[in-house]
Amino acid sequence: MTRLTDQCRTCHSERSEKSRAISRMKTPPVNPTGSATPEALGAFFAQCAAEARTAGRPQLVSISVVVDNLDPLAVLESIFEPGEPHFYAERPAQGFGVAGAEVAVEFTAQGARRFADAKAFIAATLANTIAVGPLAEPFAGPHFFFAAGFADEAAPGAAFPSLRLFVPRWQVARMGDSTVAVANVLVAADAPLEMLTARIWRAHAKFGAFDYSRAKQKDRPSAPRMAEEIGGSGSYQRAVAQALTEIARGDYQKVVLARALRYTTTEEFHPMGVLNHLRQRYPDCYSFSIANGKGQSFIGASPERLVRVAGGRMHTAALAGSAPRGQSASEDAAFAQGLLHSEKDLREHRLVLDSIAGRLADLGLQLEHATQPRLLGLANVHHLHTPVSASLPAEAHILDLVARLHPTPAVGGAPQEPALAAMRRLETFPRGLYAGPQGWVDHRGGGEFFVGLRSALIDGRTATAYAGAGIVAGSEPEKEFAETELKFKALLEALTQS
Ligand SMILES: C=C(O[C@@H]1C=C(C(=O)O)C=C[C@H]1O)C(=O)O
Repeated sequence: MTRLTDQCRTCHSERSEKSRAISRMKTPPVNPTGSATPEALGAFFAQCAAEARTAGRPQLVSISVVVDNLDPLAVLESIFEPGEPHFYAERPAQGFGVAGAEVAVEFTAQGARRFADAKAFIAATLANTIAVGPLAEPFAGPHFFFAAGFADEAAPGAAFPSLRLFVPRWQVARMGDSTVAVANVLVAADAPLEMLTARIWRAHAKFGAFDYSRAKQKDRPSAPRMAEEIGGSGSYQRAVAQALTEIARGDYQKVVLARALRYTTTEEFHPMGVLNHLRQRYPDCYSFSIANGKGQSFIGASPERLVRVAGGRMHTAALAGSAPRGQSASEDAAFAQGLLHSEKDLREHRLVLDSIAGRLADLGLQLEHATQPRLLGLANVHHLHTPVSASLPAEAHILDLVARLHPTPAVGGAPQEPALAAMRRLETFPRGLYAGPQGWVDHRGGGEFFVGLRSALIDGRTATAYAGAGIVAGSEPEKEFAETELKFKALLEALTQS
């Protein structure tokens, strides 16, 4: 192996303008796991430590390998440690799943510039990253996993800060037929090289031939359980009625109001069993678990993409307007038809679509979308859905889009300022990660964020579940309450063996 620093210089000078714009990682053309000896890996780490000395700061070393088919959720279940942060997301209908745990690098931010601060942190980290392996494969290279609150300040005592991101020590992801395992490690000038080499070598062997039999499977808790409405029973209908008065007065057009229910059981909730249930029942949704490493996990199955950036394109969507699923085919079709022609739901949906277009207007993108929403049919509910996509300029970064789009009126309201003020006044609990942007950023400035809906915060024997509905002129408090009940029912079925 030639000297890493020489290789870095070579590969930097050979890079095309385009790749220079999107990635500033050091990508030496070596794969220490490809030649598959601990000695080669040890020599590689020694060169990384030398690079840390030259750069005057530790280097994030990211080693990716293509492995045999692995199930990211099963891997997470096998390695699950309540004391370690993790991020898991899977969308079976789109063919991907990713799980990562333990912290190589992390960052927290709050305030109006939280996404801009995260972008700057990622750029600084990538400038001091050495990545090896098949970086063109999906989910290869370092990924930055986010947990972001709805609000840009977290409430005192919240389980998560307003924004937290981390690069996991290990990550396994499946996309279609390809599975990639990534090990990330921070290497300082004085890193204990032998220990590092042994650890990564063991991980390499483990992910190459994974043994699922050591998983400590946990059953989902059963009844008895208690459900407590935060804010007291009847508080939601009163809040909706008040919002309708304010809408009639012309204070704002739409506000999304949510409820929180706290379930208590005699046995502990365990995210893994819940997630297996969610991913099977909601293959079109993002099933997810985000653990804070202090025993609390935010889990759910969200139907809503905030934004995805890949291959020079961005994909977002308007999702608003809901109806129940029917018991029979004809009842179901009647609900679907009613939704597609509901003036109130179409208006509610249009507000979201117009707002997405307005927030992206000054970027000069050519947005592509259908003129009429289509139906998104989930196991428990129908939604109106309009996918939106556009080509992006090469320097576009997903976090710029996240900062502009969040919160869309699908989870906030319109116009934004008076609607968010009403939401804060009328809701009876801090939202935490509920309805916040959750997802990841890759080393090219791409990635994917979904909205943390149909979710619950699991904490020992309690789970606080969240569900909301959009309120516009013509909404009826009892119907909106019924819509949130449908959303809660889906979660409760996943959380417990009910
Ligand atoms: C607010 C939620 O969902 C949002 C509200 C919808 C509606 O009011 O029709 C539909 C989809 C979501 O954008 C939630 O699930 O908690």
